[in-house]
Amino acid sequence: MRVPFTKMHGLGNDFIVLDGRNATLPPIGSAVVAALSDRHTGIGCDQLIVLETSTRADFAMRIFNADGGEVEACGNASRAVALLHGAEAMVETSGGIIHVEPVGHGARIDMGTPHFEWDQIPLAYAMDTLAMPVGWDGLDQPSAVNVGNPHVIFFTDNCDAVPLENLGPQIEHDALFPERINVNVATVNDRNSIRLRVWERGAGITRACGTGACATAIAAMRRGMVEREVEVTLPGGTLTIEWDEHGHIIMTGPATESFRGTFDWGDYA
Ligand SMILES: N[C@H](CCC[C@H](N)C(=O)O)C(=O)O
Repeated sequence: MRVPFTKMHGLGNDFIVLDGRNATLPPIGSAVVAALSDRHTGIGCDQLIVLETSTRADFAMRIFNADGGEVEACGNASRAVALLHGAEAMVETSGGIIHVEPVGHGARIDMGTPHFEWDQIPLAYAMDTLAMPVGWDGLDQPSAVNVGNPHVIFFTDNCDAVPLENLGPQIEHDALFPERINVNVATVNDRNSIRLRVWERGAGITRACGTGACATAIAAMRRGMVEREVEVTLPGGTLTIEWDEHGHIIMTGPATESFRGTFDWGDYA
């Protein structure tokens, strides 16, 4: 079965997008996610994105990490899907309904409101999530925020010096995080700008993480470190994050269509 796809990225965080709104796709099993995301034998991507019809919004977006796990939110893919859809829309995800709006060579996404309670992250037990009483190898007192998906955020003087390839998986799989966690290491440059690197749950280090930028900006705002609109610069580029007067997170940034093609679904079903 030949299936069309669109290869896209948001600041280098890349996706394969399958559009199941007008065509019936076979079930999305971990085998097809692994095959497509493999950069040596497949097309390669950090996440597989599947668009489907919805009875609650204009359409639905399903998000699969490269490890095959289906997750609740993907900021960079939300902008890519907004660009692909080509018009303002409400989009249903398993983390909630978001508002997407194509803007210039990218999009503006209303990611909804963040959550901070320990059991909303979720954590395995109760604790303050603004400055958590935990640490790993010199990184301590992180914040935790759920922006549809779970994030832990460490603030450090030089995020580029953190051995994220070692610490990331340790923290992602720590028993404190029953649904695992996206790991953010951030340096606040000034009240208007943050530098950020991310080890993503189920995908590893990516060039950018939209929900990570949202979670990190909100954590820095809660700590009084930055203004309520801030630029977050990741290895792949910069996003603007605002925590607006309604308590919603507004993310604005670029999105890119790389190429289109078809692949043989074959025996992955
Ligand atoms: N790894 C994330 C999903 C993708 C998020 C990221 N690519 C973004 O742009 O927000 C998770 O497991 O929650």
